[in-house]
Amino acid sequence: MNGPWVEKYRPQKLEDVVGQKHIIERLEKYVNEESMPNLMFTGPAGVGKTTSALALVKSVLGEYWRQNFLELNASDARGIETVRTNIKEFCRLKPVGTPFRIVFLDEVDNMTKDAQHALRREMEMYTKTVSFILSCNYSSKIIDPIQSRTAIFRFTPIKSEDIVNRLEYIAKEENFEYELPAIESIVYFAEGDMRKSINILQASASEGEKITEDSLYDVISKAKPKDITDMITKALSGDFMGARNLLREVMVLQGTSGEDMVNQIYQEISKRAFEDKMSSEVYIDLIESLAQTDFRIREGANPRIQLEALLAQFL
Ligand SMILES: Nc1ncnc2c1ncn2[C@@H]1O[C@H](COP(=O)(O)OP(=O)(O)OP(=O)(O)O)[C@@H](O)[C@H]1O
Repeated sequence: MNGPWVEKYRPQKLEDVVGQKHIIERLEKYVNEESMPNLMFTGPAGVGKTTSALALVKSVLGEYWRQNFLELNASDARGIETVRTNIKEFCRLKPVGTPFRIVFLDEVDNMTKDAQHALRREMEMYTKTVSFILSCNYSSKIIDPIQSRTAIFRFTPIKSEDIVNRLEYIAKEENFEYELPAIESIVYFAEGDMRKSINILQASASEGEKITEDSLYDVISKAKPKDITDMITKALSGDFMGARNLLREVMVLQGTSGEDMVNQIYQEISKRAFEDKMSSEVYIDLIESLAQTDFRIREGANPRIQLEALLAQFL
């Protein structure tokens, strides 16, 4: 299966990044102008922040990108020492064959405040010769002086149809047949995260010749959305035993965890409320009960007992 598909299918050029259209257009301007300010990419996991940064670096720095590029990712130390040593040493050197060098720092929101202040000093000291691209999930965790020195790009979850198209493309490239409902279920679980979608696709493909709903559920241990829908419908219509049996089946036979059940129940009732199939009074009651169940399960209570008690409150 030759390595992880997430790497094999990581777009190399800005124009190939899926979604994030407005961001890509703005980044392409930097390539045309051959200059760029310090940038900050924020947004959820797996939506193209690192991918866009790498594609941008290659386009802006051209053939000399390797000599002029430093990438530090989550596995590297995140303290002030990293800034004082690795980053400082890199910044001191003159650009080779390009007007400036680029530092890409992933998960900046996990850096200590001290390290962020040290980073800010480096950014100020080398404004002419080094540009920084900082990536994080939450920009609110970044100190103000850094935020005000960067152009901020807010990446969004990838649209379902864009993920479906990408997964279909990958399945075809890899010569795997697939059932469309299986692809749609992957998209449902991945919630806009392209990395997660591709990883689930690859794991399901390892189960056989064809990517089916069964091969998918074998690898992800999640409940089929239809089972959750049926369970909630039964509970709301007063069929407690029917709902409870379905709950047991899903948790015992498919091995779905309590936390996953809570998330999937949340998705289902939110969907009903959003589609006006549930009054806001009922929704508020259910959400309160679900929040308590969620908390108790996280605190270590028995998930099956908690979820049965939750279903009893749906009646
Ligand atoms: N917009 C996208 N278009 C095409 N592929 C994508 C996109 N976003 C993510 N991917 C796929 O997911 C993989 C991981 O994406 P990437 O490293 O860019 O995520 P990220 O947004 O930087 O996430 P994190 O916050 O976890 O670092 C890529 O190698 C690629 O295969």
